Amino acid sequence: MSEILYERLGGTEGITKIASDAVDFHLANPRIATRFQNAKASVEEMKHGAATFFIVGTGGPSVYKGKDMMGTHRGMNISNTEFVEVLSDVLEALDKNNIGQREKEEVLYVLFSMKDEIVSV
Ligand code: HEM
Repeated sequence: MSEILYERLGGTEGITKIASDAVDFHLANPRIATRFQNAKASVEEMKHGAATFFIVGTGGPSVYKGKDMMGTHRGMNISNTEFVEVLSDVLEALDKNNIGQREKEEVLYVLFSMKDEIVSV
């Protein structure tokens, strides 16, 4: 099996599906839904931003054209609780797409490592 996480998540097609599901879970999650309902970007734009960011972050082609994480989330006053909710939704999206345990752990580790660029920035 490939060592590259991007490939183990199903490449661009698989990751696009996972990112789309994760955004859908955010929109259905009462603890964070309003954040995404009130966003400047449309749902489609957020799904595209999430997918392309995920593709680059897991070792795929450099397709992400958005802002860096601190620039994106600065001034939003995001709490620790909201951060955990986003990670939980991603985990649910990984489960929905039948991603294995090892890959889930790797994704969560990468996301968790970005906490200081997102919470209270
Ligand atoms: C590790 C965790 C997170 C990652 C990797 C992440 C990643 C991203 C990315 C890639 C974008 C799109 C930026 C662009 O296309 O320019 C984005 C936008 C956004 N994120 Fe996050 N995010 C995380 C956590 C959170 C949390 C905890 C919240 C709040 C509950 C949040 C709220 C938002 C909102 C509201 C937008 C849309 C901004 C707008 O267009 O108005 N994010 N995020």
